[in-house]
Amino acid sequence: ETLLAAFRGKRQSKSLHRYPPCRHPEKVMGIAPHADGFGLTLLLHGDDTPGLKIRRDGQWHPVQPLPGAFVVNIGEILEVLTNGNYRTVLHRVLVDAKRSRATVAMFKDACIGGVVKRLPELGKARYEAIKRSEYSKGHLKALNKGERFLDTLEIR
Ligand SMILES: O=C(O)CCC(=O)C(=O)O
Ligand SMILES: [Fe+2]
Repeated sequence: ETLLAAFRGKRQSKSLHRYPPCRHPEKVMGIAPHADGFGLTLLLHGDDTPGLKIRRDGQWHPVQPLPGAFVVNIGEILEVLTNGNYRTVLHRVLVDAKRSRATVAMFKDACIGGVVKRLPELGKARYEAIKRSEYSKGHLKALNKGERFLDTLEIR
C-alpha cells in the first residue's frame, strides 16, 4: 500500500525509439548502457527485431522481443523505495545490420513526499534519502559519465 502510494498521481512520460538498420552494427550503439531513472519502466516492442541487452553476472544477455508483451524494468527509484529488495538492471541497445527496430518506453515516476527514500517500514536505509529534484540532477550527471547514480547514494 505504501509502495502504491509512492507511485500514485506521479508523472508518467514516454519515449518513442526508432533504431534504423546499420551496415556496421558493431560500430554504433543504439542506446549506451544505463539504468532507468524513474520508478518503473514498461517497454513495448513494435516489431520482433532484437537489440535490447541486460547486464547480469558481468555479461550482456539479449532480451528476446515478444510483440504485444511488456518488458518491465525496475528503475533506480524503485530500488531505493524497496531498500534494495528490487534491483535495477543496467541495459543497452545494439542496432541490427538489416532490420530497423521500434519501441515505446513508458516511465512512471515515484517518490515519497517529494523525496526518494526507502519505504519507512523497511528498516535501516541502504541508500541516502535525496530530494526528487536533486535526484534528477545527480542521475543525469552520472548518466553522462556512464556511471550509476545509485552507487553514490549507497550507504556502506
Ligand atoms: O528501446 C529499447 O529497447 C530500450 C529503451 C530504453 O532503455 C529506454 O528508453 O530507457
Ligand atoms: Fe532504459
